[in-house]
Amino acid sequence: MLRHGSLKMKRFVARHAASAALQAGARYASTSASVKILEVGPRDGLQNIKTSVPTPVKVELIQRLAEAGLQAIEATSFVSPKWVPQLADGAAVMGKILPLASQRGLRLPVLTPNIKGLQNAIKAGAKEAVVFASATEAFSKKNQNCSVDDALAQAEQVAAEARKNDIAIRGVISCIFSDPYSGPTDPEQVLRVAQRLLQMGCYETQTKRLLEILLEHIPANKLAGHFHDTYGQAVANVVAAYDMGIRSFDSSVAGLGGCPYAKGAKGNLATEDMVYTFEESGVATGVDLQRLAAVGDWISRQLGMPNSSRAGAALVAKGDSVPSTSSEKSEPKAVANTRTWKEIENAGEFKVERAGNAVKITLTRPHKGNSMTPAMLEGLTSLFNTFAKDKAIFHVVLAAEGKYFCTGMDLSGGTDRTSKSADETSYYGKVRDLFTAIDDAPQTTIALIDGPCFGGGVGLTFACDVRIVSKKARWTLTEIKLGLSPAIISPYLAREWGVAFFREAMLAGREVTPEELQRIGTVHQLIDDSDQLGSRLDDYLDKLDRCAPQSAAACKELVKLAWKDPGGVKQDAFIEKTFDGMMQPGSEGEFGIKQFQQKIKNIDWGAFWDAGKAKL
Ligand SMILES: CC(C)(COP(=O)([O-])OP(=O)([O-])OC[C@H]1O[C@@H](n2cnc3c(N)ncnc32)[C@H](O)[C@@H]1OP(=O)([O-])[O-])[C@@H](O)C(=O)NCCC(=O)NCCSC(=O)C[C@@](C)(O)CC(=O)[O-]
Repeated sequence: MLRHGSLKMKRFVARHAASAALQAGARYASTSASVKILEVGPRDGLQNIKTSVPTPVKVELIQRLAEAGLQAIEATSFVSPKWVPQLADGAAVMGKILPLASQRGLRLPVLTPNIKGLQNAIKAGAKEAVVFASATEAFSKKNQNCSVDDALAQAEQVAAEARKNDIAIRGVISCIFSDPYSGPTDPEQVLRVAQRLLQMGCYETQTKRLLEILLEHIPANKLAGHFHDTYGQAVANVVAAYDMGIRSFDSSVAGLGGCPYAKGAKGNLATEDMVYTFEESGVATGVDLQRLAAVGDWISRQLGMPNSSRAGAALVAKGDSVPSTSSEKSEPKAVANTRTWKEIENAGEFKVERAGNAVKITLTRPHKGNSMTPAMLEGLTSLFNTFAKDKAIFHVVLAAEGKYFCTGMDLSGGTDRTSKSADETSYYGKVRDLFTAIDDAPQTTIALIDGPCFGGGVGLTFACDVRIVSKKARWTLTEIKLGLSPAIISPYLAREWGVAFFREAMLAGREVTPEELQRIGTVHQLIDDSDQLGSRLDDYLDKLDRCAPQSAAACKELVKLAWKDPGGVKQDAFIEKTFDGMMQPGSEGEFGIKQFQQKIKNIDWGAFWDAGKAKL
């Protein structure tokens, strides 16, 4: 299909060179390009990502896209943060990016669904705005909570205000082919809405399909193509639209955003794929494809998501992409700390950060060796219990600041450690509950250890599933030297170290090295350089992102029962229940097997769960 399209386009360019040249002289076309590309990743793409992306990453994305040659980039949206919290920093993004825009003559359209949005956009320095309406009543009601006519009236108000302020306006029509609620769309409706938007002064309207009908009434230079890749037809649609005279297309770097919710669906057409198709067919885009591929790779890593551009991923894999910033040039293998961790809570004795589907808890009581106070125990237990209910959290990392990872139970004078009762109010109850909460976590838990651990601190790292450690890590069960026993933590250590190793280390109260534990397979990565811990963690999390979270929870329970109840009734029952559940409609298993059959590797489990498709 693609090859056919490409050949067809080559012929088209030869026959219609005059039309392409005319297009190049249109309002915003780059001088070197025969087609106009509107990059929608920073707005449409990031809007559809659950986790909010830090402002500096958004700004850097726009900068990198501009460096790759994109002249028109949909920068953000000015919508109520209640609707679209991901883009609540629209003004901040514009503030940072405007100087670059004026230097390079960039177009930065922003979405402004109402007058307030437009006013905020103008205040933020926007020179181009986007309004939208649905071609169908049902979608209009659902999406904008009003009829099509009301939506058009609102768009008209925005357009009039925009004209007064010399702001260019672009009109977007949704559901032009079909509506998820009411079925196929009447083409006359699409035409009516398109004409209304153009009458309002929109310099361009965005459509997909129905071009024949539209072109009978609307000149091609007033239309743009925005195609989704749900059925892998987006590039073919671009080719067909190009053949019909359309010269303006929307796309999103790395295929960000669009419609990730339908099973197996791709989102927006990836800019890299479209640029590849055009350039291979001799149609100039003005975009440096190699540089663009590097941007797609970079943003995918930033977001911890797979790169949905086939051409982009192929160029990166072949090593044909070029670094997209001068700083990256000096470190071509710069994969270190690719995730952006954003602080979401700071409780004083610990803080919590989040990056995609992972959270990281860091103990922040280094002046006291991160020893566990009652407040810290309670706070951590509550966190793990809250995370256990959150299906959007797949991995939990436990890290620590300072010289010691954790020196165990708080031995200071201020803590009452006597166990008058076994409930959660006693110190015993608090320690026990934390270890139970970590052990019961459905997420994959990872201890990131860069210093010595003592007593209960040893237990903390071995209640987790995985350990990534530096050469500074050490474990000492000091209890015996203090006249104590590692009572609460003993089940975890016996399980993870093996009984004989645990017994000797505990009875001797001796220091255990990472090399010893790596030999017995309970330290999973040992890293020479502490500075590399962060990047090794990120790499590991990237791999875990390819693992289904519900499946991970079941795997953990299977291991636990194989330890606690080998050959027993509970183990048998859970094995049967797990096998049965993983084959049911709506399960991760059903989805994963279908993806396999469609030759789709590297399943994006984040998108699967975001979609709320699975009801396990
Ligand atoms: C870690 C070294 C070697 C550092 O040796 P250092 O010379 O004290 O090091 P430092 O100068 O870096 O100082 C660290 C600060 O942290 C404090 N600190 C350090 N650890 C604790 C603690 N646990 N509780 C309260 N405070 C602690 C320590 O007292 C000092 O405070 P400062 O003197 O500056 O005011 C030394 O302080 C030490 O030996 N600490 C005790 C470690 C230990 O034995 N932990 C086991 C606790 S028992 C336990 O966890 C029981 C449990 C939970 O396993 C029971 C069960 O499972 O049922």
